[in-house]
Amino acid sequence: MLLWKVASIMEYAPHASIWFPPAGLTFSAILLLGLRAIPAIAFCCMAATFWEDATYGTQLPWQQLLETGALFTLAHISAYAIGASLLKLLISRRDAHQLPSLLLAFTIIGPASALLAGYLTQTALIISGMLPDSPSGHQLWLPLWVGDLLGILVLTPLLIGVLRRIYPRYGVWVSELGLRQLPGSGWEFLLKLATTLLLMVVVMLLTASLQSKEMAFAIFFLCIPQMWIVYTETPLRSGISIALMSFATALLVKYLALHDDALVFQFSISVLAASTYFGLLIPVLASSNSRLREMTRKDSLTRAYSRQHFFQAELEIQRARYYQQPISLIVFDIDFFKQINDRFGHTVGDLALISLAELATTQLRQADMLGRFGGDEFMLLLPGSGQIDATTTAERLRLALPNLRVEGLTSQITGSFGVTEIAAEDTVNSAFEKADVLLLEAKRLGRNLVLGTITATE
Ligand SMILES: Nc1nc2c(ncn2[C@@H]2O[C@H](COP(=O)(O)OP(=O)(O)OP(=O)(O)O)[C@@H](O)[C@H]2O)c(=O)[nH]1
Repeated sequence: MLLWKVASIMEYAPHASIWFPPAGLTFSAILLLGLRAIPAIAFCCMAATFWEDATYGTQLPWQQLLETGALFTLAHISAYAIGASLLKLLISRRDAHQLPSLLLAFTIIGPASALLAGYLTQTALIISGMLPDSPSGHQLWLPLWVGDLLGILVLTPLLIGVLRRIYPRYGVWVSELGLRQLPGSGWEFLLKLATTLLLMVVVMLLTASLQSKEMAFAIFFLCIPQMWIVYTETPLRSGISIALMSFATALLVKYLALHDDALVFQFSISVLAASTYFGLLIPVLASSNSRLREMTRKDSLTRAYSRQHFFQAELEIQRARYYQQPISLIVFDIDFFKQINDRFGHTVGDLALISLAELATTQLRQADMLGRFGGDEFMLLLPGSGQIDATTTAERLRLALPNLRVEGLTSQITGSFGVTEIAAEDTVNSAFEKADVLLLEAKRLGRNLVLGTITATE
């Protein structure tokens, strides 16, 4: 009810507020809580109608007020129920990677719902006799729309956050929209906020004192301090800043009598709100891109490098050649791994692969690279190791394998290894083929074997 009161103080056309926060509340409440939010909103709409009657002193009979209230309630709720339900449907069909398109959907559906609400409210007021059925009455949709638009664009994200705290059971999908949290000093934020508000007050005072319509457009410069806040503060603080700006604009329009320029201020704050949300998305997209990069770089089960990434290690070979250092490749896999899967199940098989990768990692130096070719086959690239060193590393690994402890596995693991020193004319691919031939040969010779140019056996 407080939001309705705030809105009614800021009217600049009959029944139309400069800024209509209840629109944001209705939209976010239906978006988050669904139809169960409607009784409380309907109560507020009815109460607001009686309030308006008292404000305008129209003293309509209570039956007519009830009818007006019912029509207004229907107009307000149906427009936002359609918009919020449509947006919720889109959200349920997409995931967090599509945040930009969801945000775009919000910036289209929100204003479209506000437009519908403005038009339906105007119709309701005309039908009930609160507005004249004349050209002036039929033009009210514009101020009604812009006031609602500002309420929706500015307040919906912030109110969803507030409602989520009050009703944590609802709107679990909102966490999908989780934006980054930056630690920041409160004083710094207050300084940025004060600078932004000061700039706004200066522009609006100049607009009023110079009586200059053009001056009002300087309000768009607010995007500079607002983007400063967006890129350096938390999303919550950016939301608070845009809400305060919106509130301050509405107050200043009213008290500096800037009603003729209200549309410029309303549109500029709406544009700022939309830019704020897109600005907040940038770090989310950057972190999601780096997550995706990491997913293609590493094998999700064993955290070894993926085959694609491993085969791009030509640079390592070139570097070794440049410094005239040896570089070697070991290709290895578990013996009779299929039987482990068949006897103990795939979960135990997975655990064996994870433990093998962990064991191999403990044998690595910083420059070494472990990759998973696929299945139970792994590769180790050892810059700085020649054939003898690499064979020794493989042998150490082979001897450590039977001691590997894997939960649920009661038999010992053994492995076979092919080792090759990478020659000057080799690529990772051709070296892999050589080591793989040696690995197959080790299998053929009975497994649990390291085979290289220099053969080492138990
Ligand atoms: N648990 C598990 N099994 C996998 C995975 N990827 C492949 N496999 C299984 O690994 C087995 C690989 O078997 P092979 O390499 O053909 O043969 P092997 O039983 O190891 O026999 P040798 O290599 O000749 O000693 C197959 O049964 C695959 O289904 C995985 O990610 N997890």
